[in-house]
Parts: sequence; C-alpha cells; structure tokens
Amino acid sequence: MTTTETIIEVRGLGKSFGSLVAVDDVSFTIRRGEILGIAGPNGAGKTTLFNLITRNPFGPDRGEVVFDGHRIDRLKPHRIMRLGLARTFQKETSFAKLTVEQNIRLGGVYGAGLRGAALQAAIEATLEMLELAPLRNELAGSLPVFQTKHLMIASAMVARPRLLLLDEPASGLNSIEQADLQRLILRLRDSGTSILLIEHILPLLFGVSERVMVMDFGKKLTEGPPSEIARDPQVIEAYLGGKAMENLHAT
Ligand SMILES: Nc1ncnc2c1ncn2[C@@H]1O[C@H](COP(=O)(O)OP(=O)(O)OP(=O)(O)O)[C@@H](O)[C@H]1O
Repeated sequence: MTTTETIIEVRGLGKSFGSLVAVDDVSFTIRRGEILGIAGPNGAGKTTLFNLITRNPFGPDRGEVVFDGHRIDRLKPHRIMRLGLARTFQKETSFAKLTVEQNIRLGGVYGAGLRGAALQAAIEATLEMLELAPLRNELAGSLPVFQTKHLMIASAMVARPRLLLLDEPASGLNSIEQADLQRLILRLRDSGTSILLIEHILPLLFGVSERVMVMDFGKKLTEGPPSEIARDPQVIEAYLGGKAMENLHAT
C-alpha cells in the first residue's frame, strides 16, 4: 500500500561523460509502497540514473540521494545494497553454469549478508514468489527468456530490498509473458517492496505505475499519473512518438 512516507529522495542528480550530460539535474521522490515508472527514448539517461543511484558501476558527479533516511550518494555499492536497495540490469547477469538456486543464494549472501537458516528461508520464499521452485536445480544458462527474467528478479529479491530498481524487465517477452510480468511486479509491490521501473513497453509501464516520470536528453521532462502522461501532447509528439501512444490507447 502506498503511504505518504518517502522511501527515496533524489535531488539534482547529474552525470557527464566528457561534453555529454547523460543525467542532468534530475530530482524525484518515491513513496513507500509505490511504483514509479520511467519512460523516455533510447539514450535519455534512464539506465545511467539507475547506475548513479546504486553507484554501480559509477556514482554521480552532482546531487544527493537519500534512501530510507540515509545519504547514499557517496557509499560503496555493496553498502547501498545492504541498506535495502537492489537492482536488475538490462542484460543477462545470471551465472549460466550455476543452478537457479545457486544464483539466488549468491544474491542472498552478497546482497544481504544472509547466512545459514535465514539464507535458506529467504531462498525458499524467493523460489516460491518467483515461481522458480520446480526449476531450482536447472542451470541458469538453460532457462528460457521468461524464466531468466524471473531469476534476475529473484537474485535481487532474495535480499528482501525495500526498493527495487527494474531495468526493462519486459524486453524480449511476448504479450502473455508481459501480462504475467505485470502481475508479478504488482505482487512484489504488495509484498512491501517499492519499485522504480524503466520500461519501453508502455502498456505495462502505465498499467503498473502510480506515477510516471518521462526523461529525455538526460533531463526530467515531466511526471504525473499515467492517465495524464498519456495525454500530454509534448510527451506524445516529441518524446514517446505518436505510434507508441496510439498502441497504448488501443490497449
Ligand atoms: N559509461 C558511459 N560512457 C560514456 N557515455 C555513456 C556511458 N553510459 C551511458 N552513456 C551515454 O549516456 C547517454 C544515456 O545513456 P543511457 O544508457 O542512460 O540511456 P537510456 O535512457 O537508458 O537508453 P536505453 O533506453 O537505450 O537503455 C547515452 O548517450 C549514452 O551513450
């Protein structure tokens, strides 16, 4: 359930690569229990924003991030994770030659410092929640794309994060799998994890997010409820493209 309490506050975050300003003075907050969506064209700075918040693999040049009462913008990535902030990556990050369970175990050890019975209990709960229990002994490298996505999310969720950053989790999924993923994201939120979600598949993004922030050229262009963002003419024409929004309205 969304509360008025803030789980993360990002203030004036910025990052440059030479003369390119990849993230330019971006500020936003997420409330506890909320799903905030991020939309924007390729190269808008969405993934770089995730990198800056998690400091993985690099932190910001400018700005502040306060997560659950802690300033985290100068902490090491593993310290940020241990405070309860986890992320997934666009690219496949599982260890192909380890089993599903072994991959999740690594997430619990590295992400949350879990050991012994607490670790095993977290693994079992995560296998159930992500519907991976029947596949626990399969090699990660042998999984179809849908289960691979689940495993990436499981490896983050085993640490029981209070905030989860999901980077394009629906890429490569068919429409039935996308609908399944949509339900899963809502389940994760209902289990107490706030979510920041980057997604190009707009029906999914607009379907799960309480608010959507639109980025372009590194800047935050606008932010609001999906129903308002979907009608915003400058978002439609300039940034999401008329076709993308036609598809959205058709759903
Ligand atoms: N390590 C880096 N070195 C140099 N430039 C980078 C680096 N990382 C990102 N960029 C540049 O920063 C800009 C923003 O990239 P970013 O990957 O954050 O965009 P994005 O919105 O996530 O795009 P996509 O939707 O394609 O994933 C791009 O111009 C990209 O080329």
